Amino acid sequence: MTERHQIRQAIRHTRRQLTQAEQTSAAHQLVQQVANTQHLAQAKAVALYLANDGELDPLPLINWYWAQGCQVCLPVLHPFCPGHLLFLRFQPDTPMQVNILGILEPKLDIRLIVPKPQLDIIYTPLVAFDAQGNRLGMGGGFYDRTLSHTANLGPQPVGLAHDCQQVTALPIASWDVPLPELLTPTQHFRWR
Ligand SMILES: Nc1nc2c(c(=O)[nH]1)N(C=O)[C@@H](CNc1ccc(C(=O)N[C@@H](CCC(=O)O)C(=O)O)cc1)CN2
Ligand SMILES: Nc1ncnc2c1ncn2[C@@H]1O[C@H](COP(=O)(O)OP(=O)(O)OP(=O)(O)O)[C@@H](O)[C@H]1O
Repeated sequence: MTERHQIRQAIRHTRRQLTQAEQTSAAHQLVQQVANTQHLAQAKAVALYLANDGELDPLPLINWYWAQGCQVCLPVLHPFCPGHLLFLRFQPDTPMQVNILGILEPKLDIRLIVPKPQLDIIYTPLVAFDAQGNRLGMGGGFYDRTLSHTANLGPQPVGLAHDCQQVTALPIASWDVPLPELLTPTQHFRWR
């Protein structure tokens, strides 16, 4: 069993132990963090995600962005490019389906695809992060591929995580894309 696998299992277990009250409070703290951070609050188009497996729940943040008139997108598994994501416009009435990984996503409709360069921010889910901004995800490499072309141009990645997802140091793989910025309910990290 690799170290990455062990960290993934341990942190996934820890975040699933958070109570509903803790999750709700964390989700609302996240909205306050974004509302108080000018470059995040002013975004015109953002990608978020729907919480799975004890993740920090972005739903209150999605509602807040909608109220600001910001376009919100969600990741959709690419139908014929395995390991890749598309970002689709998400609105309250968007038809949804459960994907093969068990996560709710917008039903694929090419009219709703938002090209990555049109996004200001890609809020990025993760399993663990360290003090240098390295991230470990669920293991599909989806966000590593999505973020591999964003250095210096295009959308700004911002990691989202509970405080309990921080580890001292992650083992790094060659394809890992370190995050420039990350929000927890109580902290705002900016590394680069
Ligand atoms: N909320 C959310 N959406 C996301 C991601 C994420 O991390 N969080 N992803 C970030 O990359 C992509 C999906 N990545 C995933 C990779 C692996 C597993 C996984 O192993 N899930 C199950 C098994 C699922 C099944 O076969 O039924 C598991 O819990 O073991 C799930 C999602 C796109 N959407
Ligand atoms: N930019 C890339 N190009 C091609 N393959 C990649 C790329 N990034 C990751 N991979 C492959 O994806 C697989 C999973 O990578 P990894 O375990 O780092 O995913 P993760 O960061 O945990 O997951 P995710 O990014 O989906 O949250 C690895 O086998 C890796 O070879």
